[in-house]
Amino acid sequence: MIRLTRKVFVDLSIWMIGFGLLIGLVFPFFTLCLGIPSSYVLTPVFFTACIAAGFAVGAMNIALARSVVGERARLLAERMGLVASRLQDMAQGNTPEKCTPEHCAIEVDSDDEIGDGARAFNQLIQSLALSIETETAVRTFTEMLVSELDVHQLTEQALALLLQHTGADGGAILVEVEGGIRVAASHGIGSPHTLANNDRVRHALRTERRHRVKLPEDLLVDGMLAQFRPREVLIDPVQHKEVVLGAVVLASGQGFSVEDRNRLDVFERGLALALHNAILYDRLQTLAALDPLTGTYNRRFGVARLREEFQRAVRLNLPLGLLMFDIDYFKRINDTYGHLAGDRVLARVAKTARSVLREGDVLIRYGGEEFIAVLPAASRPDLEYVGERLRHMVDDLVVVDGDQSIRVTVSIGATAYPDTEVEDETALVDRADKALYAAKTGGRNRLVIS
Ligand SMILES: Nc1nc2c(ncn2[C@@H]2O[C@H](COP(=O)(O)OP(=O)(O)OP(=O)(O)O)[C@@H](O)[C@H]2O)c(=O)[nH]1
Repeated sequence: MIRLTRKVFVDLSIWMIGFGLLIGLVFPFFTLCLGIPSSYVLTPVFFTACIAAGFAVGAMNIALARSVVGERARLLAERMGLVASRLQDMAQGNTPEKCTPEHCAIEVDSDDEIGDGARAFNQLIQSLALSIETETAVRTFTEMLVSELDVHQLTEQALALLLQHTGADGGAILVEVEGGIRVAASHGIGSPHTLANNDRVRHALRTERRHRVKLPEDLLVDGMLAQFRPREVLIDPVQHKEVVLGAVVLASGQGFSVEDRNRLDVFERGLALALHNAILYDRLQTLAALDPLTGTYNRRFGVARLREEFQRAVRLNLPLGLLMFDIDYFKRINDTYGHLAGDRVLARVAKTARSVLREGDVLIRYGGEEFIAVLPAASRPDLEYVGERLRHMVDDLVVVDGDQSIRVTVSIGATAYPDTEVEDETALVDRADKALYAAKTGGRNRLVIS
């Protein structure tokens, strides 16, 4: 370590006072050269006076140096102390108070060594402010990433933070889904959906490398008053363990600084892992909710969805239709064609039912060969139409298994809230079950609405 400060003012005092005493000592001889008689000069009184004057000048110099240099050194020390205490705060995990150049810097008004020292200190403050800002941003970003498992929420929040900390004016996060790419979050980009088919985005994804575009012609950013062409766009593939999960697109009217790009690199590493986890979680959730053979909701998740829909219908005072259907004589199908053929029939019947239902309807495998379709906003006439259509379509269905052609029919029991006054969804299912029983006992391949 360099020894910079050891006894600075003590050394200075020794040198200044010593030099003053020396001058005081040689001054009488100097006056001899000027022609002053030695009887005046070479006397103890004159010597004493000169040495005293030399001492006084040395002492005054040291006092002046202390007040001029010492004062500035004290100011520097004070500012350093302030920075140190804020760093300590940070180390203890407290939110650091601002130590921006306005708060902690020193005014530089000279070009000497003190000025150089102050300038260097200010640069230090600037670097420190930048690294504190980055550290805070990374911390906020990481906290958000670890607490969010929903792909939509995650990408929305990640994009907001990316925009905030990279100075971008607009951007989007794209995610790969089943071989395609879709916009999961976007902000401030004109027509974000076009990004999914944008050649540059595809290029970045294919080459798995950052793509920088200056003044792109095919991208506009929403400004305060009008859309404008950004000066620079960054397209970064988001990768986890060499698998591309999607891309981050950021557009800036000013262009991105080196710090912005470095910060983006740090953020994207965290984002890749979090996105990977969220996608896995999403798949697990889907797997846990779906029946593997038919792709419909399994009973557990299906009933929960039915409960939600029932509560919504009550709250919004809307009808809710329920179709419960069951394959007729399914045991015979298994016995005649085998269990695998039976499975195939089940899957085809479920597929047929899905084709009859609208988006937003919920199809549940309720038991072995028994299904429930929940139809939000459907009343009795709708149930009659959909139920009959389903019955006819299954009746027309031919399932080919090797050289066998298998045909089946379904019996359907239906009911609708609020025509059927029930307290809860369980009572609604009960009513549909009774109607299904009536359809079975009434000869099968029929619809009974209760
Ligand atoms: N292949 C196959 N069969 C199943 C599955 N789940 C249940 N089953 C069969 O479905 C059949 C249901 O038979 P039953 O409840 O007697 O009713 P059914 O023969 O359809 O007669 P009805 O309902 O009265 O018309 C049973 O033989 C079950 O083994 C499945 O996942 N795959």
